[in-house]
Amino acid sequence: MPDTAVSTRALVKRYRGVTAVDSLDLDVRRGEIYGFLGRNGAGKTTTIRMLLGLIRPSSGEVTVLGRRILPGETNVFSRVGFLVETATAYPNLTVRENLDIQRRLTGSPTRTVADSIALLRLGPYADRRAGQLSLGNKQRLALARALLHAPELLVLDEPANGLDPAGIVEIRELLRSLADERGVTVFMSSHILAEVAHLADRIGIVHEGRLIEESSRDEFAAKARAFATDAYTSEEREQALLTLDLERYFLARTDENPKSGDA
Ligand SMILES: Nc1ncnc2c1ncn2[C@@H]1O[C@H](COP(=O)(O)OP(=O)(O)OP(=O)(O)O)[C@@H](O)[C@H]1O
Repeated sequence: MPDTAVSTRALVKRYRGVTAVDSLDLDVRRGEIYGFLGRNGAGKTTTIRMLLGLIRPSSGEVTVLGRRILPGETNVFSRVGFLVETATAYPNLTVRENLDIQRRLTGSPTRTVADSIALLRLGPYADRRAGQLSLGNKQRLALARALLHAPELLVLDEPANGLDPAGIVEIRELLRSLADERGVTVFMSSHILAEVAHLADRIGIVHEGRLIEESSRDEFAAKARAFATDAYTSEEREQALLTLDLERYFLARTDENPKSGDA
């Protein structure tokens, strides 16, 4: 079994006058969580769409779980779960019905519907229509669909979209346990630094379609700390800590099952 889950070589996507992805060489190792970090318009979604065979590269190669992604390749995608911006549920069907359709499409056992409802804590909403869910619960449903057939690889475009801080922590813990306990590889894009910093084992920074830097999280943290020591005033450092303190306080104040001693 190759130890690379996703690789791209000299991958390019051009739209009229715009090079959205430019000579991209990526290697995502099996079992790791890879954070693909970039500003708006950096080329994250375009890359993800090429990884999933949704759009055709202008040039270059994509390999997913050992298979070259060529037009018409569909087999490998039965081993991949994905969440992309356009992922939509059937709005007039309930959460459970949406998941049941996914189960049938993927030939998964009946119990997987109940399992994924429990995993994503969708129990209270299981009989609600998907179109009536909050943004965060829509995102949970999209993740439940992505995970239903126990994929080896999860490709997630901005998974924290629409989630509140508690939801972000929950998804972070879920992805961590999928990687650690089930060996699932996660490739996720984000423009939220904190999300990637908390979760990814390795981080690649994409800018104007190019991978400008790639390191382990610890290497990034060391570089960032050294940089920040030079560049920030003590007031700015205090502001940054305030954000962390506020997050902790908010999570404690809104916890439905507070531990004793919590505010
Ligand atoms: N279908 C398209 N036609 C023309 N240009 C496009 C198309 N899709 C993307 N682009 C352009 O390619 C570049 C990369 O876009 P992309 O959506 O991949 O970025 P992104 O990193 O996912 O950004 P965001 O965080 O805003 O979603 C942008 O300049 C965008 O305007």
